[in-house]
Amino acid sequence: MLSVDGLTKRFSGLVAVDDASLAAPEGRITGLIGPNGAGKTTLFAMAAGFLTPDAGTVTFAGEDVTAEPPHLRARRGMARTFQIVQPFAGLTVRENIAVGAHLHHPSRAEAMERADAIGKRVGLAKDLDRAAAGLTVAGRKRLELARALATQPKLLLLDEVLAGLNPSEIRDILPVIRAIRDEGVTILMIEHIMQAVMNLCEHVYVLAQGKMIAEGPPIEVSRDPQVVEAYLGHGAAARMQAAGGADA
Ligand SMILES: Nc1ncnc2c1ncn2[C@@H]1O[C@H](COP(=O)(O)OP(=O)(O)OP(=O)(O)O)[C@@H](O)[C@H]1O
Repeated sequence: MLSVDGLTKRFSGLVAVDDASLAAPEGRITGLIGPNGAGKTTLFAMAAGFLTPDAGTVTFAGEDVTAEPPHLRARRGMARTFQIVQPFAGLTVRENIAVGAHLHHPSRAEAMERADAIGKRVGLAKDLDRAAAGLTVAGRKRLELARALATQPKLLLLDEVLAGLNPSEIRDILPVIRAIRDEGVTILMIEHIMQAVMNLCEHVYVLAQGKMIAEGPPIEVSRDPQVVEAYLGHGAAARMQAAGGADA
């Protein structure tokens, strides 16, 4: 569904992403992990068209979209969530979701109807008439998912949707993400919570200092000495091993 090949992005002297390639196959949940500052968000921004790469290509559904702006990629069926969730504060939850639905449903009534259906899908049925600003962190994460889903994506780029949630909130949202995949949406997710990566992803890529250093099933990647090395000092290697031993 998505492949990025040889992507490079420099910010003045710093090479944030260095000749990185990955593929997110149709109907799968693919993970992108790596220590803080590895370049994950920069890679996502290039995939979605918010940043122009210095080198490399982005291919979506068989078409080279490297030079296309984000709104045209959205029309093709690419949606992303953002690390910092910023709902339109003056609007209700339903209206917030409807903003995404307007991409394919120009009529307000249709967009609102669609927003209702998607709100229910992500577990926000009871909150649809509430002010979005009053949602809890977990509610905002669901809203972020709903707003992206409202654009009827073929590919969903999730940037740390689980960050800031407690373990029981994470447990509750994992089936929502799986259900989205089961309905045919391809997912590429940046995630720091290793338990979730182990649970959700069939395949993960590991970025460290801008370079793709490993890829494979999460359990294998977590045992890769290069990956453990990249995470040393971040405490994540131990967490990955622990998560690998847990019940999926
Ligand atoms: N607009 C920018 N201008 C200059 N440097 C930037 C810019 N955006 C990112 N960087 C730098 O590029 C590197 C990669 O950042 P990026 O946010 O992509 O990493 P990340 O893997 O997403 O990190 P995190 O897990 O902390 O979100 C970092 O060193 C960061 O400081």
